[in-house]
Amino acid sequence: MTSVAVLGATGSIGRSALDVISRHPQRYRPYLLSAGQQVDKLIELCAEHRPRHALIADATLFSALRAGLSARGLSTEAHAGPVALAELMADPACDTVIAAIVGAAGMPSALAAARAGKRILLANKESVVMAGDLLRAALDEGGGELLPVDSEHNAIFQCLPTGSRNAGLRPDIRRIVLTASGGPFRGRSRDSLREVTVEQACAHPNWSMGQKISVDSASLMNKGLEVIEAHWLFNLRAEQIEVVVHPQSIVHSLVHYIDGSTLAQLGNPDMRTALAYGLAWPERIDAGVAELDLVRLSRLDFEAPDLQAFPCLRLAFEALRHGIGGTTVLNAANEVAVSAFLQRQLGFLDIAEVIESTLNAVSLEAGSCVETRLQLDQKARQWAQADISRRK
Ligand SMILES: NC(=O)C1=CN([C@@H]2O[C@H](COP(=O)(O)OP(=O)(O)OC[C@H]3O[C@@H](n4cnc5c(N)ncnc54)[C@H](OP(=O)(O)O)[C@@H]3O)[C@@H](O)[C@H]2O)C=CC1
Ligand SMILES: CC(=O)[C@@H](O)[C@H](O)COP(=O)(O)O
Ligand SMILES: [Mn+2]
Repeated sequence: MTSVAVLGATGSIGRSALDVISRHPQRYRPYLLSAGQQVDKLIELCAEHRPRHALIADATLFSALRAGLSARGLSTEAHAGPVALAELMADPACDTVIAAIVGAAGMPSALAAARAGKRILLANKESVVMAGDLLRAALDEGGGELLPVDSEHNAIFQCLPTGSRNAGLRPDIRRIVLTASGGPFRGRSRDSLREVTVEQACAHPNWSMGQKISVDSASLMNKGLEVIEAHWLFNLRAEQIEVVVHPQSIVHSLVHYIDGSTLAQLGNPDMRTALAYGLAWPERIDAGVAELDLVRLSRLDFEAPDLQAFPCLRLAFEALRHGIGGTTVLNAANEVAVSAFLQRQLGFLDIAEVIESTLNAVSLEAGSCVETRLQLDQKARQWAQADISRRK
């Protein structure tokens, strides 16, 4: 029996993960469910899935969590805050960690799980973008194993020789292609995006996801973050990573080999496939996802991304060339700008402008420990926030 911690259980990935886990009660048991602030939703999930532990990140909600679990007659133990989370990550009773907290907030727990030698199913791409080097070191230190859950990286992993993670160092691989849906604004000019609303930006054509990643998809920053994620997960240089727009989101990504073969992974756009793959690897289990109906699909389209209309993708490639300091600043500025957009304090086009001004203003010196990385993250957030205030 594999004991699974679902970090970010109340989110979109959390929901898909719990669906797959509950399809295989003989194989997987929920060890921990965690949430940021939605304490009532967390209690509901605990009543349904009966984990050993529940954790709320916001420590002011600890009493509400404990009282809610007890009122339901549940034996689930209540916890709160980052220290408790790091301790639970180190518990030998936990085998697998699904890292699905959104944003930089997911970085400490991903590192703790890696140091503790767990199998990590990584959805939280922001932690790789700001700490890919630290995550690699933590995996080496703890003997942990990382399985990519982001659909494109999961596809690349499936197209590589079994268990291979160093695609960039293999002489038989030319490069990889990450597919992008193009988001809800595909085909539009930059100027036409000036007045788009939060609702329009969050209406992804193919995937049902949390608000932050939905806005990232709309700006193509999601693909930029994924380019950086691929760099760290597969040891690839920027020149070895291509982005192609594929509006149907059926081909999840591809690997070009030197003999002219291109391997791709296809499937309906449903994150349960990648989560089931990560949970069971190297075996496969039912994910509840329907088989592709190729005749009904009938066609698959591909086009080049429009970097004029969507400069965030260009900014991500530039940040990657500056190294981990550049990508840490890019990520922090993007999180602040997207949050301001979601609060209707910033226009959609301003997101890229805030990121570019932050990259130009903040020194990109990252250091090589968690503390200096968090300091740089904070510095970038402060600059981005001040820039947003100046624009109001
Ligand atoms: N959704 C998808 O299909 C995909 C998502 N991803 C990545 O997975 C991650 C999660 O995405 P998604 O599920 O869509 O996001 P959601 O917004 O749906 O869920 C986010 C989860 O993180 C929790 N959370 C938020 N802030 C904090 C915090 N400060 N501390 C601890 N927990 C927190 C939330 O808790 P609460 O509900 O209490 O706020 C919630 O459980 C992101 O990094 C995203 O880029 C990658 C590929 C696909
Ligand atoms: C499901 C998933 O992995 C998302 O990251 C998805 O790729 C978003 O779609 P875009 O291709 O529009 O960014
Ligand atoms: Mn993705």
